[in-house]
Amino acid sequence: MPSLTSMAESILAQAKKLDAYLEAQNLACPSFDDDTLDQLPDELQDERWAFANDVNELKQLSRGATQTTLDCAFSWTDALGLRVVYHYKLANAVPLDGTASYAEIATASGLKEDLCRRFIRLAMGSHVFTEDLETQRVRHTASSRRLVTDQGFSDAVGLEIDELGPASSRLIDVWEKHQQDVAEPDQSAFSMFNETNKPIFAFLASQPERAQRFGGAMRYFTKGESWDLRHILASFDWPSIDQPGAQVIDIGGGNGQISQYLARHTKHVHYIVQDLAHMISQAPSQLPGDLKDRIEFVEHDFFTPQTTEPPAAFVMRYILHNWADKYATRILQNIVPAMRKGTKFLIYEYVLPDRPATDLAGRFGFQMDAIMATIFNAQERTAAEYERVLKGADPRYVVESVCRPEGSTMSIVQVGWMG
Ligand SMILES: C[S@@+](CC[C@H](N)C(=O)[O-])C[C@H]1O[C@@H](n2cnc3c(N)ncnc32)[C@H](O)[C@@H]1O
Repeated sequence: MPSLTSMAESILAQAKKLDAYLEAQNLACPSFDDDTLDQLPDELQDERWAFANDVNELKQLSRGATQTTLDCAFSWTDALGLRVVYHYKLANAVPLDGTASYAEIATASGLKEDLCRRFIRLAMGSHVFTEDLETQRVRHTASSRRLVTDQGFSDAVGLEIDELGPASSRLIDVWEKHQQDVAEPDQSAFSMFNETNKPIFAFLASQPERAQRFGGAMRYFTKGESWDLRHILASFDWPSIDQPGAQVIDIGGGNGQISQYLARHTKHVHYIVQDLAHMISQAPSQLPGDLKDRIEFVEHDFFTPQTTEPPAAFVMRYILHNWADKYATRILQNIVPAMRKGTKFLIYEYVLPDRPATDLAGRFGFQMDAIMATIFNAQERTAAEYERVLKGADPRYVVESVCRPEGSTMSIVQVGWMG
């Protein structure tokens, strides 16, 4: 480990570079009121995250092992402060550019004044709101203001703090109940917490507001460069299959987002989007007119065998990580009847690194894995785990490559067939 001084010097050099950009652009120094680092151009955002990682590492070293571990143990209290703010919409009770007293916030939100004061002050420890020293009136910070002005951000915070975090409190109970061997989506921690025997999406179907928040949060989390669909173009040689008569089957393709994007970037391929009846009945009406002759929606349950002719390629995005190995194996086995030598099978997923991560970005995969465990009894997988589950489903599956294009969060596992 380098010395504290050399770590601090490296952080200083990074800080100078970021400051220089802000100064050149006449942007204010970052503060809890004004998050100017968000305005850095893409090429400087990587520097910013490297800076944040190094600062975080130095913070943990300076806190020491005991206090850093206790910080983690106490983090539920920070989450609770934010949850109270989110749940009672306390951010909406403070004017965007003014102040409010705790009594005014109580009247507007319906949460008793002393609870407002205690839990807003708890949240202030994470710079969610600030308090004027003299008047003790509450003022927004960049964070609390964004809860009001950015619905996607609010949905993302709400999903984690008011839905998934609380549901995760039952994960160990689920493991203990099923001897740590449970694959059923309707026996998840989410289902146990919500006292339902339905899997998450069936349960949310009867709770439109929560379902809408889930959708809003997913859109928020998958915004930005690293999620751009152009990465799917970079990770496979699409021109090699773009021939007249070629078909691509998009398994569990939902509203056909991937197929629509691919149709716009290929000339000849015909896309078949397979999904369950409720999706297939509404998706075609949302299809742009000029794609109607390129994309077809067909009802197909991926737990039943494919009955189609072998296509040029199968595509499957965000499906396998929703299922434990037992079910992922069945999904993969049901594709076998339509696999032939030369058929490509492209699995588009987050691929977990095969090593632990302490950097802030690298931890994302393990956080996703915890979410998959909580809501589906499922998991994220490493490249080796994708290979294992594919080979377990049928030894004729061959993993040809696992590619994460530069700048992409997601990877493509390219699978062939040894027929
Ligand atoms: C996370 S979404 C992914 C949608 C799409 N692949 C995409 O990337 O935009 C999962 C999809 O799987 C579909 N699905 C769930 N169970 C299915 C089944 N048994 N057969 C076919 N599709 C299913 C859902 O309706 C949903 O559209």
